[in-house]
Amino acid sequence: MTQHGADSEVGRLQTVMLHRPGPELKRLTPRNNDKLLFDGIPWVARAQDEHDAFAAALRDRGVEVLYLTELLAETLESEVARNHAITTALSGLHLGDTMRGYLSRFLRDASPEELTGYLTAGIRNDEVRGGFGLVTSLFASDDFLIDPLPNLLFTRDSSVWVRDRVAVTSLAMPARMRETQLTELIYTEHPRFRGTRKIHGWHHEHVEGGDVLLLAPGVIAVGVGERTTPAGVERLARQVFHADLAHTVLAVPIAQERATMHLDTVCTMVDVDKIVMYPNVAHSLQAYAVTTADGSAAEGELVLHVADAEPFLVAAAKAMEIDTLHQIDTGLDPVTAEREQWDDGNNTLALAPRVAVAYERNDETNARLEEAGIEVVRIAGSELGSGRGGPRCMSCPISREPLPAG
Ligand SMILES: NC(=[NH2+])NCCC[C@H](N)C(=O)O
Repeated sequence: MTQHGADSEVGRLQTVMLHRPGPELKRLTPRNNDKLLFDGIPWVARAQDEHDAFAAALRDRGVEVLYLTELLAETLESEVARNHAITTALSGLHLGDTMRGYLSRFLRDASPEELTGYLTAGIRNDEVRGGFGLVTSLFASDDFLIDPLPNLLFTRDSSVWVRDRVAVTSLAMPARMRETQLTELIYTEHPRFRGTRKIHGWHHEHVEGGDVLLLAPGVIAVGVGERTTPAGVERLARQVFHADLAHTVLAVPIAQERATMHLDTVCTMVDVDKIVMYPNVAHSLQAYAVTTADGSAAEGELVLHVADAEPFLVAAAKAMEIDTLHQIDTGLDPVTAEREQWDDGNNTLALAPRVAVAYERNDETNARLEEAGIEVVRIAGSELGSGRGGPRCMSCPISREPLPAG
């Protein structure tokens, strides 16, 4: 087993998991895009080109790029993994025994690559050649028997590494819940990851990776809003304290709306002590510091201490034991700020301290980042962005170099 893990947002990025958009995006129509959490119908070939350029920019900087579907297909070489994947994918109560039986036989005959395709792009009612019965008769021809997963593109959300453990998350929106069955399978059964210790899991309270920011070794900020619940943060805090992965968890309330669905849509770290933040919330963002006096108690028995809310930057600097967490003040007028926030201007992916990948379209935010001494690696995102996610959302760091001490 290779050693993996990350203890910050900015340590030099070594290995990342991406998902190259594929046939699952071709499932989007004007009738289902809202439910599937896309704001438009992307031009798939162009989205792939943009994504390839993103991956190339990472490789140019020495980052090893792993693709989720390749890992999944390799995982599905194992009989145990196949059976598990098929059973969980067919567990939905909408199927009925006739269709479930048919699909289960059909999927068992598929190659690992084909099965990967079915698990990610789904299966539509008009695509099956058997299992006919009440379900096939009463479902519309374009209803899905297995739902497509267009949001796999946002690998950030379905798992997050905290030091040497991986947290399989629990996604809140029905359209995304199945994604974590796949990440769990990869981390459990893929030879590269076998033996990795896991925390959390899709059967637990909701926590999404886009809400989890590793501010510094031992300090984790977790957004609480449309996706991650207060109980989700509590569960995560218990686990990271118990496993000695962190000493402070900052619970950060964010507005429960689409524009700010995750904490990383509002702010991301670009240096060990610098954060780029949506100016319209900068003055109001608060944090509740959660700590425990005795990490050795059983997970469920840990007594958590929840401090009073403080301004986010103040609470963060205290926990990080630095004088100031500098907010890169983009100084934008509220309307420009709102437009660039919507287009994921604050959603940057740090490749190392002071080097960050950002969407090229956010001219103003990028200019301010550069004035603050950050090297901005610009990528195109006209099609990728229609799913409402930027470079950070589209990447799951699997290994980052630890930060030098002190
Ligand atoms: N970490 C993030 N900000 N991820 C963005 C996810 C976007 C995706 N369409 C969703 O609504 O879930």
